[in-house]
Amino acid sequence: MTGQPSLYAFPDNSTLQKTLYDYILRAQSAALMRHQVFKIAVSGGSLPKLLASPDLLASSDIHWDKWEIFFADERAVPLTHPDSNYALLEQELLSKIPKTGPQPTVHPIDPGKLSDTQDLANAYEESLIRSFAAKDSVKLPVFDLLLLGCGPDGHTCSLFPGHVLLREKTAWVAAIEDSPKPPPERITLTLPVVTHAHKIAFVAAGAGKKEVLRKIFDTHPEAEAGEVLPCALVNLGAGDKVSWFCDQAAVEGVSFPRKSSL
Ligand SMILES: O=C(O)[C@H](O)[C@@H](O)[C@H](O)[C@H](O)COP(=O)(O)O
Repeated sequence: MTGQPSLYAFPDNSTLQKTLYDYILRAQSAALMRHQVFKIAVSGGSLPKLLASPDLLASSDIHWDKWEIFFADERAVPLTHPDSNYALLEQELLSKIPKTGPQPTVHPIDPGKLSDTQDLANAYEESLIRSFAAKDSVKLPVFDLLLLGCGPDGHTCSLFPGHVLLREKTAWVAAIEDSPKPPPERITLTLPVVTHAHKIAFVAAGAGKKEVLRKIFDTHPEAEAGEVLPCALVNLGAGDKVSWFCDQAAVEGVSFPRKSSL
C-alpha cells in the first residue's frame, strides 16, 4: 500500500467530532456512488460516544436507511450484557437516531445459543459472505468504512500486540479466548479484512493515548525490538486509506506531520 496515513489533531472533542462527521459524509457519498449502500464496521471502547455527535444525529444528509452497520469486534457475551459492544452502540448511537426517520440495518455479532467462540466467529463470517456476496475464500469483504479505536497498548478491534491472530491470513472473522483486555473471549475482524477496507478511521482522544501514538507514528517498524503494534500494522498495510482523528492531548510529543483539514 502506498502513501502515509493522515493524522489530524483537534483542540477539543467537539472540533474532532465535526471533522469526523464531514469525513463520514464523504465516505457515505463515495459508497452510495459505488453501490447505493454504506457498509461500515465499528468497534467499542470510547468510539461510539465520540461518533454520536449532534451533527451526525441531526443531519438530513445522513441516509440512515442506506447504512449497514457491522461490528469490528465483539465480546462473547449476550447482546444485553453491559460488556457488549452492541449494547454500547445501541446506548450511545442507535437509540439516539430519530425514530421518526429512516433507520440503519444493524448486524450484531449475536452469541444467541452459540456457546463456542469459534462457532460464533464462523457464523459472523458466513453472514459477511452473504452480505458481501463474496463466493470464494480468496476474496475479502470490502467495507466502505471502518471506525476503530486504539487501545493504550496499540491494539485495535480485538487484535492485540504479539498475538498469533495478527498472522491470520485466510479467516475474515476470528475468535480470541485469551484477550489481555477483559473479557477474554471475543470475536474480531482479522487484519487482512481491516486493511482491505476502502477507508479506515481511528479515533483516539486523551492523554492516555500519547505514549502509544508516539510508538505507532514515530517508531520505524524495522527499528522496533518487538513486534509491530496492531495499529501500526494497519497504517503499514492500508497507508493513505487510514485517517487518525485525535485531540491535542493524544498527539503530544508525536513528531509525525499532522494535517489540519480533510
Ligand atoms: O471491544 C473492545 O474492547 C473495543 O472494540 C476495543 O478494540 C477498543 O476500540 C479499544 O480498546 C480502544 O478503546 P478506548 O477507545 O476505550 O481506549
